[in-house]
Formats: sequence, structure tokens, C-alpha cells
Amino acid sequence: MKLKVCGMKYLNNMEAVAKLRPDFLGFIFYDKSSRYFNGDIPYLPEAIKKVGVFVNEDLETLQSIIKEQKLDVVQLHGQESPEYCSQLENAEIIKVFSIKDTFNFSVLLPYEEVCDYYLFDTKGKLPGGNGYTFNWDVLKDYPSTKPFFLSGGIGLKEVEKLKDFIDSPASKYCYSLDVNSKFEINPGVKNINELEKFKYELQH
Ligand SMILES: O=C(O)c1ccccc1N[C@@H]1O[C@H](COP(=O)(O)O)[C@@H](O)[C@H]1O
Repeated sequence: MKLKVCGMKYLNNMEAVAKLRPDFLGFIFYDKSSRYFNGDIPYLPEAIKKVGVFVNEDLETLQSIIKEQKLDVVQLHGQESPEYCSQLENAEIIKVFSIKDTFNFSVLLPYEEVCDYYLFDTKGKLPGGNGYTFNWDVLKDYPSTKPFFLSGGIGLKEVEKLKDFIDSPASKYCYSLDVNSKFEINPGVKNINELEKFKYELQH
């Protein structure tokens, strides 16, 4: 199972997280977020994919940020349409859907051909980074074969539940876990020891 660490903001912390070799590092390009990243992404090891997180961003602006920041992947966290996704170039696309207790999977259908991954997050007051888990049992009915990211409030306390999920049929197409606010000391500052512990505990 791959790991994405999202909401990176500060250089030293970014470098420390990168040493843990996550598969993806996420940068939030949404100026209303407390994790808003408005710098330049530094050089990172090639194996770590750089993900830009956007909420209903203007398409042209998004294209120029992809180019300037050399993003590998964009995570679309708003109400971006299938047409919007189909026009995007030069980055893989993660389309986000927010879930609480139930989910109508038919909304995925128009996105099947225009994005590379789905990400399932918890529905809350904010577009993302709410820090709550959703009912993962909903994913037992996942009808697609597209790889997805499991997100929303994942922290150290979820390890045992995650192991059960990973061992269950519901995780068949779960490609990566996505962590953010539950590993923070402050918004945008990740707790390295806790991330290390998370990686270790998931594997043992
Ligand atoms: O974290 C934010 O501030 C944020 C703002 C706008 C869109 C997405 C955001 N974060 C993403 O939300 C999920 C879940 O985060 P959490 O674990 O519940 O804190 C994650 O993918 C972040 O990338």
C-alpha cells in the first residue's frame, strides 16, 4: 500500500518527511487553507511524486502551476466537472469525492475515462482537511476498478482499523493511504516520529 503525506508547507519539515520516503507528497494550492503553500517546491527525490491540491481552480492557472512547480499529479478537491478533467494536461489526475455514511457511486461514472485515481475523503465543513474518518464499509460496494486513495482523518489511532480494512475485499482497489491533519504539530508541520511510527505499525 502506497502512502501520501499531504499539506506540506515548510522546507525543513518537507525534507524530513521526504527522508521517510512516502510515495507522494502533497502541497495545498488553496489560499483559504491553513496549509496553503505559496512557495516553490524544492528538489525532491524522483521516486516521490509531487501532488498539487486544488479546489475549483481556474483551468489556465492550474496548467501554469503544474508547469512552474513541476507537479506529477493534481488532486481536484472541489466540484471540478468531467469536462474540466478532460481538458487538463501534463499531470495525472486524482478526483476527490467526499463521503459520510453513504455514497452514490453512480457519480463516478462520468469520471471513469477522464481521471487516473479517485480519492475518498470525509464530507465536512471544509473542502478538505476536516480530520474525521468516514464509514469505510461504504467501500464494500465500490463498483470500479480504478485505483483509489483512502483519506480523511487517518492517524495513528486508525492503524488497527486500517489493517482490517487492508485485509478486507473492500480494499481491492485501494492504491494508497493519504494522511494530513492527524499527523500535525501545527497546520503544515508534520510530526516525523508519528509518521515513522505509522509506517512501522502498518507493516508489523
Ligand atoms: O488540508 C487542507 O487544508 C485542505 C484544504 C482544501 C482541500 C484539501 C485539503 N486537504 C486534503 O484533505 C484530505 C483529508 O485530510 P485530513 O486527513 O482529514 O486532514 C487530504 O487529502 C488532504 O490533502
